[in-house]
Amino acid sequence: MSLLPGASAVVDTTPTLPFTKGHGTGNDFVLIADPDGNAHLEPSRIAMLADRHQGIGADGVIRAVRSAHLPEGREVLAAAPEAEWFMDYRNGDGSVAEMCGNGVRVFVHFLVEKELVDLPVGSALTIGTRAGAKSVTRMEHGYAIDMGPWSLIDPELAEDAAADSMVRATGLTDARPGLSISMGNPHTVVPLGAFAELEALELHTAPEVDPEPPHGTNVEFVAAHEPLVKGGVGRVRMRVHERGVGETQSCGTGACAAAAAMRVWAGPEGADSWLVEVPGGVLAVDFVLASDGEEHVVLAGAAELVFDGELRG
Ligand SMILES: N[C@@H](CCC[C@H](N)C(=O)O)C(=O)O
Repeated sequence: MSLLPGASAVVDTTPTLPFTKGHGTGNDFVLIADPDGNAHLEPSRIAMLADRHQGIGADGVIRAVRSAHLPEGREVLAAAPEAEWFMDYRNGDGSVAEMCGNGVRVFVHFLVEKELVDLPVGSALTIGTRAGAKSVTRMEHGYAIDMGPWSLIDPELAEDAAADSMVRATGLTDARPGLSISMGNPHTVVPLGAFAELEALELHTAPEVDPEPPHGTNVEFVAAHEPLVKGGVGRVRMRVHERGVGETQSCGTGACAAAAAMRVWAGPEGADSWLVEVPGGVLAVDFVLASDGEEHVVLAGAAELVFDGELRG
């Protein structure tokens, strides 16, 4: 580089933040390694990172931090001392969410690829999340997470477990019944009669849920492929409007909630294994009897890292 006479070289001292961009079935994340918990990620900074025009662009931001370095992580360590790493997940608007099913797979893949953990195919890693410790198994193609049990958010309101709220969304001519389910984070699942109804939905604005769960909710609209058979694999198509984000191409906890709701509505004939088709791909959801005697939800799907970068400023 040639300099004008008298000009001196300017040293660029702008601080940079290394990041990785990744996604799970199109639900995309900015991942930041912060092993010792030194990064300052205020909500406004998170929102800037997630901004698709002025930042990197993502549905959420995930900080990989050792559990010992944040209070929620230390709580997890008390029950699961092996959970060295904590997934500190934030929605794109900067809000904190308890859990992110797609995020967990991408987070563990990030730990593997950055050599922060050693996880051969077929083995499992326990990580910390705000919804407790989760065991994640590395598969040949992707990861399977033991998400633990699901629950109705308001069993009294759900009465016969069919519905607990009415949901309005642009593109639907009338309000539809919804069932609210917790996967650690809140979801309201709304069954539709046909794929055409699913396609007609406009999810630029948040659906109105009445009554809404106390901490807001993610809303999943679902349409089933075919009659459900016990012992067979149920197939359902889903679109989602995420709390703190907007419409996303996929939601892992949403897929689990959708399968749980479909199973409730199907009664004893409901399948134990589900394929949930989302705009960004397909997720597998299984209901298994775990060693603690409870039914657990297992979520499996792909995890991809797309590129590394450095953010200036
Ligand atoms: N996309 C995630 C869920 C992320 C959190 C959600 N928006 C919330 O606020 O609860 C997933 O894959 O589960």
